[in-house]
Amino acid sequence: MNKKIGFIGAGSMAESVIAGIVNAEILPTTNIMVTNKSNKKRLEKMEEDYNIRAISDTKRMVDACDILILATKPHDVQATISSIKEHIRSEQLVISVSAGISTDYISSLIGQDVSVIRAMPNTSAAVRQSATAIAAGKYADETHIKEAEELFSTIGPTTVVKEEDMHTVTGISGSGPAYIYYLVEAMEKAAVESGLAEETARKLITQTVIGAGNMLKNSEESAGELRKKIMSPNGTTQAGIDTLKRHDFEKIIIECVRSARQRSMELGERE
Ligand SMILES: NC(=O)C1=CN([C@@H]2O[C@H](COP(=O)(O)OP(=O)(O)OC[C@H]3O[C@@H](n4cnc5c(N)ncnc54)[C@H](OP(=O)(O)O)[C@@H]3O)[C@@H](O)[C@H]2O)C=CC1
Ligand SMILES: O=C(O)[C@@H]1CCC=N1
Repeated sequence: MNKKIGFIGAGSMAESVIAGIVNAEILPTTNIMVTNKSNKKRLEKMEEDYNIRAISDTKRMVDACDILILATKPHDVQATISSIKEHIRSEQLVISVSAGISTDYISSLIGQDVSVIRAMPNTSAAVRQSATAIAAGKYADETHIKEAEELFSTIGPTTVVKEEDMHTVTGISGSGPAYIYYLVEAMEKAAVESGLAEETARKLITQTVIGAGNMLKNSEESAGELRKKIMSPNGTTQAGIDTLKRHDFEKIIIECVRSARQRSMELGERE
């Protein structure tokens, strides 16, 4: 790729994506630029860590880029776009990773027929294992989708979805890593409470998550079938799963994903 990419926002999501792109070496690191609102120290650190260009003047960065990645919090999108809209050019591609915010809203804030793509990566981008969903806005065509896929495929597999599905996607794969980490935290706590060394617990649980993930990816079998293979009748797994069932695990997880989806919809409602 021979484009200049500018990140508007230098938070954890921007950093995860930048780390992935830098590691993939698909373009010179000097083609990657980053700006934020006011935290100069953060910009300096990112420049130092990734050898990218930190630019404190957001408008100047917008002028210098082909692709803009909008990575501010949803409630900052309006102010951010207002401050740069005069500098956005029709040939640029704007990619937003902001949860809940629609491409129509972004287009209306920009006030021109600029191509807008919405993407939902997750923080596993930092190790190039993000699950990223991509949806096209009304001014984006197949070329823009391909461009976004090329960019985000450097941080893990991409999936093109309909924009209306983005709220659900956010509830499963955008927020999903946090659910897994929460599960791991609880398993570590249980292991340590039973006397296992923290380091040992962490090593075993981490590999268990990686192994289960690889099984899900590589096996023909469904999650349910894989689970049943581990559950010997009246064995240890059965005892554990029965406890989860008694405490309505499935219902809780469904509620969890629904709440995240609902929150994504609410974030979009400020439009
Ligand atoms: N964290 C995650 O796992 C995921 C997050 N997302 C989405 O990514 C977006 C960013 O999230 P996250 O990285 O966690 O947020 P952070 O709060 O960590 O970062 C937000 C960044 O936006 C900058 N910013 C705010 N206003 C402006 C402005 N007017 N001009 C330029 N920069 C501005 C902030 O600058 P300063 O620090 O100077 O104020 C900061 O660098 C969110 O919309 C979120 O929905 C999507 C997928 C996953
Ligand atoms: O919690 C959030 O709002 C963001 C969006 C997806 C993951 N984190």
